[in-house]
Amino acid sequence: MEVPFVKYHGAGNDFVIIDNTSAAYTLTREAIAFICHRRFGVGSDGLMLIEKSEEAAFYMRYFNSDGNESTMCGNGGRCIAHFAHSIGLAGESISFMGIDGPHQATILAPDRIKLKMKNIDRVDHHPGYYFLDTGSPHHVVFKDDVRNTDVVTEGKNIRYSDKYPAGTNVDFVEILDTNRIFVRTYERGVEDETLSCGTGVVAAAIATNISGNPKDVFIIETRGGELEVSFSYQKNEFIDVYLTGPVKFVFSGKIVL
Ligand SMILES: N[C@H](CCC[C@H](N)C(=O)O)C(=O)O
Repeated sequence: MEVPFVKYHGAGNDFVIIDNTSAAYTLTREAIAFICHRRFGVGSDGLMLIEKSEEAAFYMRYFNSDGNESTMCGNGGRCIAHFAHSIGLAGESISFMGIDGPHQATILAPDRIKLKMKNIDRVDHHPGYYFLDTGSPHHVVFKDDVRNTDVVTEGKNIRYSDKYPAGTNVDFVEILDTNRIFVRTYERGVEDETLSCGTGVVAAAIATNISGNPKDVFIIETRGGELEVSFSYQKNEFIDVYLTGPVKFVFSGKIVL
């Protein structure tokens, strides 16, 4: 079976996207892991299926590169919105459903997308870290020198700790200025550091706000590029949470399964 796909990245977090609105393809976990494999397949951090939705232009189904379906992907949401617009599934404002509810995306420029994320009504502050769910679970640690942090070793230990039976993503955050941070992320389901993580930088920005930097717009430097997170805080809830940044269509192709 030949399956057409497009390859995108959003600030270096890369994805294979397949238009499955016709429900023509049923992909096994093994097939998805093969497609995402950096040597044997196309290679990506994750894979998304565009599926029919009764409630919005489409449904975004997200899989990590281990082949397992997972929770919301912020950078993936920005890329899938760009692709959906390019194939005429939506206009300049794109509404879609994700596993964590409805999302709206806006095309700010041909390669720049702004995505509305879920509201966040709970942030757990523990000694030495924060835990919050921004569409995916995130354990957020502040450090003085993130560039020289062993993200994979430290991230893996936290991700597989008994604290998180379902696992978690782990974000290492260095405050550069009152509204500028540097973030590196170990991603669950990729089981490695990714060059950026959308739900991760949202978690990092909110934790930075709570930890004494009461800004509501943050510029986040990542190894894959610069992202922006903005939000408001009302009645004990972070609302109007937006993730903005670059998207890039890299190539299209067909993979033989
Ligand atoms: N690995 C994450 C999902 C993708 C998150 C990340 N790629 C993003 O941009 O939000 C998890 O399984 O919780």
